[in-house]
Amino acid sequence: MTIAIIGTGIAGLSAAGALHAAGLDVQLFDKSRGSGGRMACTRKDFGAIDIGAQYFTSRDRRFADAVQHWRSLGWVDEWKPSLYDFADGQLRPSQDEQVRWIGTPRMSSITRGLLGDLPVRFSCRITEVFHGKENWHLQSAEGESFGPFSHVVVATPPHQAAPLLAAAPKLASTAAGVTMEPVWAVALAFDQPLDTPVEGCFAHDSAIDWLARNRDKPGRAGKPDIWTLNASSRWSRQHLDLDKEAVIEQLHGLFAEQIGCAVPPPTFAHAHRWLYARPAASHEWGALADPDLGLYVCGDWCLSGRVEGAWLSGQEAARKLLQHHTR
Ligand SMILES: Cc1cc2nc3c(=O)[nH]c(=O)nc-3n(C[C@H](O)[C@H](O)[C@H](O)COP(=O)(O)OP(=O)(O)OC[C@H]3O[C@@H](n4cnc5c(N)ncnc54)[C@H](O)[C@@H]3O)c2cc1C
Ligand SMILES: NC(=O)C1=CC=CN([C@@H]2O[C@H](COP(=O)(O)OP(=O)(O)OC[C@H]3O[C@@H](n4cnc5c(N)ncnc54)[C@H](O)[C@@H]3O)[C@@H](O)[C@H]2O)C1
Repeated sequence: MTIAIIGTGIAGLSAAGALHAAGLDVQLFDKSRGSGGRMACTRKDFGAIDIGAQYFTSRDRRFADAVQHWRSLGWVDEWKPSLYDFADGQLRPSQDEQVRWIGTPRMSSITRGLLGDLPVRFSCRITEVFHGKENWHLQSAEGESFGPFSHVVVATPPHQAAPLLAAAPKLASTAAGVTMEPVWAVALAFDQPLDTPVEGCFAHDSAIDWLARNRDKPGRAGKPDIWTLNASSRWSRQHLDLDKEAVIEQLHGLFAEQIGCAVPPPTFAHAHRWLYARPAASHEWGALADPDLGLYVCGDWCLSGRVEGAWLSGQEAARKLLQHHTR
């Protein structure tokens, strides 16, 4: 019997890969047109821009092993930016020894690689997950029904997970109780490269808490000179309903103050509002489960709001399912 997995972000695909490797059939669903979730890119004529996760670190041995495997497949590469820190109105070099990874040639290369040939339905928003006499069935916003499934893995952000967990009220209320912080992400493109050595910059007590130069990341050389800016969650919350043009204008102005060189008007700009960018706090759930029902939940919010946390959570959901399945 097939296992339904809702969400093709890194958590859902981590679970899917582990279950598939154990010989089980999976069927994935995602409301978006492609995989990646918060590791997604926006595609433009001049190339793809990482509009979600900017890079990731690996601190857990299991994840580090997976990243090395992805590297051998050409899906990721190490990124060694010239790092700066912006604090008290001052821009200062801030190099460190931390190893940072990115997908090549774009962040979504990783989820695309993990998806491989696994069966998936995109542009399919699941609105209902219900248990019939013996099996699970799904209903989509587009009016389609899917099933039967032996198990369901929900791998979405918590507020999208909660309504899908009606069959397990305890899991639903745990998910509903998680606070997620928003982030406005903006990409700015300049025909002439900006005259600065900065390739990545953390900021503290500022409206922009991270900025990075796209063309210095492996696999992304070329014109124009594209920069990605992440507004702090505080600023993003305060400006949640600002229109995109106003967000671009404000963050462009702040970027010009922060980067310490002349910044002309951008030749292209893009803004994306991530309503559920990161959990306000870390948790130690690994993955949530009602094994007797056959319902499992994973995502970064079950551990830490990072790519590594999401991948580990997917592994944990698969482990719990396999443990119960083979009992
Ligand atoms: C702007 C930004 C910058 C970030 N920077 C970093 C960083 O530098 N380093 C780092 O480690 N992490 C970073 N993160 C966090 C990282 O991206 C996430 O922790 C991770 O990608 C979450 O993966 P996930 O699989 O848990 O969830 P998601 O990636 O959100 O995947 C969930 C999927 O479920 C789908 N979905 C939701 N509801 C439904 C439904 N009803 N039916 C069908 N499909 C549904 C969505 O379309 C999505 O594809 C950043 C995030 C953002 C937004
Ligand atoms: N913007 C968003 O929505 C985000 C959601 C979730 C995570 N986000 C950012 O991701 C990175 C990942 O954290 P990490 O894997 O722990 O990476 P890190 O490089 O170790 O950074 C952690 C944190 O430490 C500070 N810092 C690290 N290195 C330096 C340095 N050389 N100089 C100054 N400060 C440094 C900095 O505050 C980093 O944020 C992380 O950035 C999350 O914020 C974004």
